[in-house]
Amino acid sequence: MRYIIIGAGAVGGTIGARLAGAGREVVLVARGAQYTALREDGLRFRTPDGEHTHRLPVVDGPAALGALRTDDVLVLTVKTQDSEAALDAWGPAPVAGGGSAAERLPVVCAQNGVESQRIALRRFRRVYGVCVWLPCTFVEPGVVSAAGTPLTGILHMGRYPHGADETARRIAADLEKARFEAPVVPDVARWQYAKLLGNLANAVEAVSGPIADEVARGLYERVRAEGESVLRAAGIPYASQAEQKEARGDKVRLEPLDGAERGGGSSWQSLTRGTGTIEADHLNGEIVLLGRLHGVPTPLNELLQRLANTFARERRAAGSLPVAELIRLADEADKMDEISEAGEADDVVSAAAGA
Ligand SMILES: CC(C)(CO)C(=O)C(=O)O
Repeated sequence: MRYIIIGAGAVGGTIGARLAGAGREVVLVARGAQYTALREDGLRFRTPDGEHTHRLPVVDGPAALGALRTDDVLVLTVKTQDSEAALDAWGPAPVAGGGSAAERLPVVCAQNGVESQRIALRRFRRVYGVCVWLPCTFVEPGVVSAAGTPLTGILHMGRYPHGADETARRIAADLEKARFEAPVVPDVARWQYAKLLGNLANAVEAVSGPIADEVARGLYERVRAEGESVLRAAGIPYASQAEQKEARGDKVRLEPLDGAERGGGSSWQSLTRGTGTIEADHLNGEIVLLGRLHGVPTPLNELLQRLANTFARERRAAGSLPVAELIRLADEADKMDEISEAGEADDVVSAAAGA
């Protein structure tokens, strides 16, 4: 199989480098400064064992490859807000022997949340999900670091939303050779919703910095509890924290990497790079959407969604709202929602998001 990694950033670069290191055929897809750096200097991949440079084919879209091969696997690792454009570009690409990528090739969404899988299911016949637990960082164009050792990360995978087939098993076998643990699960959506609850912390990190103490952790627990009530009301199953903990064990140990320490998760990194967009609409925003559909108030997730978006749009520094101030705003939004259904919580959230 040839792996076409659509979005060679932190996650895509790490998966691509590890698969290439295990002798698998890999094509990287990138844009802008990342495309130029990867083509000129290769992918510089930093790990606790040192830096390795992988010189791999790099393209900016399907036209550069001509007809795709029948053994191609599209691995989608862009941020969720970029999934639609990426799949619109790759879905119609012709495959040798006839038909399009959307009809004939598997697409593997190795991303946070569940929205990319839905976007993919509208276009592709065969969609797979990966629950990505992979501590990695986009350091600068052409340079990606992954701190996990001896395993790089844990990638539960399966047909989305459920099903374990031969393609999933073959991809997982390649990932296992590439220093990941990649269990094929019959219910990958259940794992991805569990991960979504964890990723509700991404906006807290983006706005007020990595969660470093009990006070910040307490706020995250409230945000998570809101998310759990919504999933329960929507009848959506998710793996428990105990199950997740057991699956991870201490298999992925984190060791600091010189000069490339991981400040925060992916949303924190998006703000730090000043990309102007953030994944919050598909993480906290997924909870807000489901809350509205199922009649569950979600003032805390709405506050975080809107604050994170404001920070991204206005290119505010990651972590610049003190956590005490974020908690004050959360308390206010929470209280307003309890005492009024007439939009006072909305006013608090709007005022706070503009703060
Ligand atoms: C769990 C973690 C932190 C890394 O895989 C993540 O999902 C993110 O940074 O978005």
